[in-house]
Amino acid sequence: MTFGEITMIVVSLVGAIGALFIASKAYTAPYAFHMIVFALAGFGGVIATLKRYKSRPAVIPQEIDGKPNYNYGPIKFTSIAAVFWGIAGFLVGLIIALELAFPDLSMGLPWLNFGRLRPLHTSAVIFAFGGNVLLATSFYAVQRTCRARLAGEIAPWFVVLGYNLFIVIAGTGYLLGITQSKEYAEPEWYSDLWLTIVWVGYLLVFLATLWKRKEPHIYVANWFTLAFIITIAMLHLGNNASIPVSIFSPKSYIVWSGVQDAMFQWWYGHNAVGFYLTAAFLAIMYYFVPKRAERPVYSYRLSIIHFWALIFMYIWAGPHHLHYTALPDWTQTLGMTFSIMLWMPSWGGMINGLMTLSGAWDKLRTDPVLRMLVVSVAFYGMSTFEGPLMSIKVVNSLSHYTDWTIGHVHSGALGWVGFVSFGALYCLIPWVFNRRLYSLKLVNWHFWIATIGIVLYITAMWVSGILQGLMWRAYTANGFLEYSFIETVEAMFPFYVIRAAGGGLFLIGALIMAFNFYKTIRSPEQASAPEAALALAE
Ligand code: HEM
Ligand code: HEM
Ligand SMILES: [Cu+2]
Repeated sequence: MTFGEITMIVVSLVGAIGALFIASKAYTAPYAFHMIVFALAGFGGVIATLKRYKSRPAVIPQEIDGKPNYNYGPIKFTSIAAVFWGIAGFLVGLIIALELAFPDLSMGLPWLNFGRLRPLHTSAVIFAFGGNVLLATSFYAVQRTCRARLAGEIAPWFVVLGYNLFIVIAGTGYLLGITQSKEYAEPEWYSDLWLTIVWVGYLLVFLATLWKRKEPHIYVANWFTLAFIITIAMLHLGNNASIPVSIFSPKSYIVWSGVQDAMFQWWYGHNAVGFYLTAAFLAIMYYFVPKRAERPVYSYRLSIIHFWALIFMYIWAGPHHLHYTALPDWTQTLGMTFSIMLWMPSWGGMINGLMTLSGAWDKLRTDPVLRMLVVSVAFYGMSTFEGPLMSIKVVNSLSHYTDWTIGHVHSGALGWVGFVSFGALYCLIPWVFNRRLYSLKLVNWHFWIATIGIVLYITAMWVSGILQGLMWRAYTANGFLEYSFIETVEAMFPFYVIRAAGGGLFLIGALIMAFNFYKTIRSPEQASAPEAALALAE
């Protein structure tokens, strides 16, 4: 047995027994349930490791015929998990969109309550869908650009399965009412601890693979991924610094208080956007756009400037979430200033992505996957223009608390994160399963249906957001508020229906994609080499 296998078995066993002990003394039933899930996962880990030990070859070669023996198993798992969680997350998004238009939809059931389903949606799309896409693409790109097999045999599986266990614990927790009420950091202390362990594993696997590299240069996509892993670790520890009431209780209290807590929260929240939804997905752009277009990155020098400028500036911009609050005025102005400056590196990156197509623009006509990737970069440019605009204090005084923010979020989330992920998956799944993509026609359908969905979503939110903001601040000649709150809610109704229709189209697109992948993976036809899958698809 290898060191990794022995460690995995011992740690899983000890963890499982510990979790059972806590479950037996847990203060609440949902917490006991979670501990039982942990225990089952631990026993499952022991069994899976033993099974693998019995069936694996004595030594797993690092190279075959002088070529790296790439490890695609964890990538296959996470790319399928991404499709699954994506559909689940979009579906919950659609349900809460409908609940905002038709509030009776929750039927008085606590677990269908908007307040519980909303964090389920945000976590499912960001952490479950986005996270699995990032694990899959980063593990693929790091191996290919380093020309080395992923470091460790058990470790990468621990990372991908452990991460998905975290998702299950977090998601079921929301439905059962467990939350520490910090947006995008809702899971309680014990899930946070588990994620910390998994995340350190991710960092170690990534670093060790870089260490093993045969290629002298570290390609820029890996820089973005590394910045993402390290910064998320830092944010996670800072914003989850909480003290549990007891080891037998899911409840904890955060160590920060008052406005410091708010600042920590939005330092976290903003940089989750900056490093999770941006830097990490930029790593996808820098690997998959050149690959798909078969062109080198437009300017490698610009990509390095893009990297340093982006990571230096993002980290200061959090206060734009706290305009006109108890946060000191100078801090708000600082956050606003850095947000405006952020426009430049963001557009530098967008230009670099788009211009990579110079000389290959004709491919946009024939390859809908490339079109999806390029449109995602255009949406990236759009939302990073809108963001700096909204960070200006006077603009924010209108936009804050309104649907304009929701529109901004989803132009980034659906247009940029969604499309760049779909584009990457359309490349990646045929490559790692060694199959030809079943149908490019269906990709085209996915592209157009989802694009119309996004346009409906964000235009509805722009109109309703600005209407909402203007109605809230409208005064009569006598200085009274012109509209009661309920009148502003009523005015939103048509826009909420349009938004739900847009979300429905986006979901249909994703279902088409899932069908396409199902047919791709099930087809007996093999592409002769991973690269051939790309050539054939064109
Ligand atoms: C079918 C697609 C989707 C639909 C119908 C949808 C719908 C919604 C709805 C109704 C809300 C709550 C808005 C409110 O409280 O007023 C929301 C919030 C949110 N969604 Fe989505 N969503 C979808 C896809 C996505 C995707 C793909 C992502 C990210 C990758 C995402 C990220 C978020 C975030 C971050 C929020 C919280 C925004 C905030 O607090 O300002 N959504 N979504
Ligand atoms: C230069 C880049 C960007 C800047 C300066 C920026 C700025 C802003 C501002 C000012 C807000 C509104 C805060 C408020 O009034 O509450 C906001 C909200 C938000 N933005 Fe951006 N944005 C940028 C890019 C993006 C991108 C690319 C995404 C998604 C991929 C994104 C996701 C979000 C989310 C999820 C929120 C809502 C947070 C919440 O209240 O829950 N942003 N952003
Ligand atoms: Cu922000």
